[in-house]
Amino acid sequence: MLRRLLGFRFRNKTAPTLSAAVRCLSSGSVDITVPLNFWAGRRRSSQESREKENVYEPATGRVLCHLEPCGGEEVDQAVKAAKSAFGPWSKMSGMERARIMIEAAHLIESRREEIAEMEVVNNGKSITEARLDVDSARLCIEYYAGLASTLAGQHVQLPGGSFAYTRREPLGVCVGIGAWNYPFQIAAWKSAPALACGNSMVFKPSPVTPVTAVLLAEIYAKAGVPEGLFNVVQGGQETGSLLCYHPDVNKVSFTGSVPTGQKIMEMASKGVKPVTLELGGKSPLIIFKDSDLENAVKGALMANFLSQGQVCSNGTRVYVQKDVLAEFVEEVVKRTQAIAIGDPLLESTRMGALVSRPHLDKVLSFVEQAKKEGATVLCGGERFVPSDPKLKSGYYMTPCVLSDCTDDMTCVRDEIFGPVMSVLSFETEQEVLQRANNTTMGLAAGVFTRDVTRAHRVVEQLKAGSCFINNYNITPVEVPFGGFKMSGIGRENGQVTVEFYSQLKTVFVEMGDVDSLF
Ligand SMILES: NC(=O)c1ccc[n+]([C@@H]2O[C@H](COP(=O)([O-])OP(=O)(O)OC[C@H]3O[C@@H](n4cnc5c(N)ncnc54)[C@H](O)[C@@H]3O)[C@@H](O)[C@H]2O)c1
Ligand SMILES: C[N+](C)(C)CCCC=O
Repeated sequence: MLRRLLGFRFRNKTAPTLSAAVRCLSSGSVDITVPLNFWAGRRRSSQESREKENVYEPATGRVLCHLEPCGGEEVDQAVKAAKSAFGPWSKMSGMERARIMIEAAHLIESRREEIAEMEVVNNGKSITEARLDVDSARLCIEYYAGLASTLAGQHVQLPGGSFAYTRREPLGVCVGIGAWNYPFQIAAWKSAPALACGNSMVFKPSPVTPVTAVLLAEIYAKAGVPEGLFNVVQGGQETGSLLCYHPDVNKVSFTGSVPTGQKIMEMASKGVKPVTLELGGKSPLIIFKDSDLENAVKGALMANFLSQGQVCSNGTRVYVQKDVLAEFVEEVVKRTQAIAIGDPLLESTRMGALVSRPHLDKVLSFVEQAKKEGATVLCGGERFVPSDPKLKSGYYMTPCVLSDCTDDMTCVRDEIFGPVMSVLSFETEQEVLQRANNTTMGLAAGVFTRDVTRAHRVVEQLKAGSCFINNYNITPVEVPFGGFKMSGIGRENGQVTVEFYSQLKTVFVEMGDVDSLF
């Protein structure tokens, strides 16, 4: 029972009780052997013999499981399952859908530790953060369950007693395509509004982190959704492309890099399908000399080092007003060096492993390039090998603070997507606003100041979709999240997201005779 529930086996082959399993689940102790696809209500093994891809455990560098990318036949089966589930689900009332979604939220809460641990094993982030990600996923489902019964149109009285009304209707089969940095959260952030609006979904996780989205599929099924309402197909760009082109797919919601987002938009355009694009960022964090420096330093850490720095909205360009630069740098380096790096399953860890060896090497190469271009490494930026032998092949690095940075440096222009903070100085508000906005990206931005009028004046002029005043990377599901410019299209979370998962039908009702011109 436990093994089925948890979806994996233990290397010592015994399946202890749940509590013991939770206790004995440690890095390097898990092999995942269950199928990772899920459609028409249950896990599915791949029917097409395709080359299996290794999926790694970032904490140890060992193979965690194997992934078989889904081909056309399997994608078609999953879309067909979603299409058949759409019928009954879309005919339910919002309250009926809400009841089932609330049950799913309860099940997530009851399996919080298990889901969080599997997220850690597959993504490498600390258990402390993984629990918060699972909470955000649950809250998102609760939030949209609450909105499900509020989806309504409007009545418009017209001359002569005639009138019109609008109906807010679902889109049909929605596709979700996820990135590897928040696997379970992204699956929830996409499926919750989709299902609340009466749609069904086929979700494709990143092939780097295929494990936890299937747990969400199991939970939705157990909560009582119609068979096939939420499906998971595994694979990479080929599987993703098959989903985008599929004639029975009505919408694509994508989270990932800008180049891939552009391809998604192009593919969806063939079927004139609406897209949501949650893309990359290179966000500014502005610290004025009148800010509470203690909070500004903590804000800079929150803006750069969550999830090993692998966060789209990170404020990685930290602009500090000249008068407080030395004090800020001294304190931020001290706190960065104190971040506990190591086994992500340990309660004391605050920085786990980056998601893959190639990604670790890419981030380290950004630090080398920064040095070549004249930046100073104040701390970190090196490969880290924990003392525990089972972690020696894991993908760890020390969090890095760069100073003496200039706006033209690669580390300041390009998204690094790792624990690398670039510190820059500025003198005036006008200067820093021009520099902060001087990017093709526009996902997020932050400002620290005690001057409330300056805070709102600056935020008004920042070209970014998610802005923070005197904090950073706080994203309650009650408010929208998404980007300006090349950082994306549409929003996730908040009431507005209903617009991206539904469509309005206008009905005109003639109460008199046709007044024909002919
Ligand atoms: N804005 C946000 O909310 C947000 C959140 C997380 C990550 N991101 C961004 O994602 C990037 C890192 O994630 P990643 O490396 O997984 O991004 P990626 O673009 O490489 O992959 C994202 C997803 O797209 C799929 N994919 C790749 N090529 C495809 C194609 N041609 N057709 C269909 N699907 C395709 C991948 O399999 C994966 O599931 C960073 O740029 C980061 O900023 C943005
Ligand atoms: C929840 N965060 C921290 C805003 C991350 C959202 C997804 C971007 O990587």
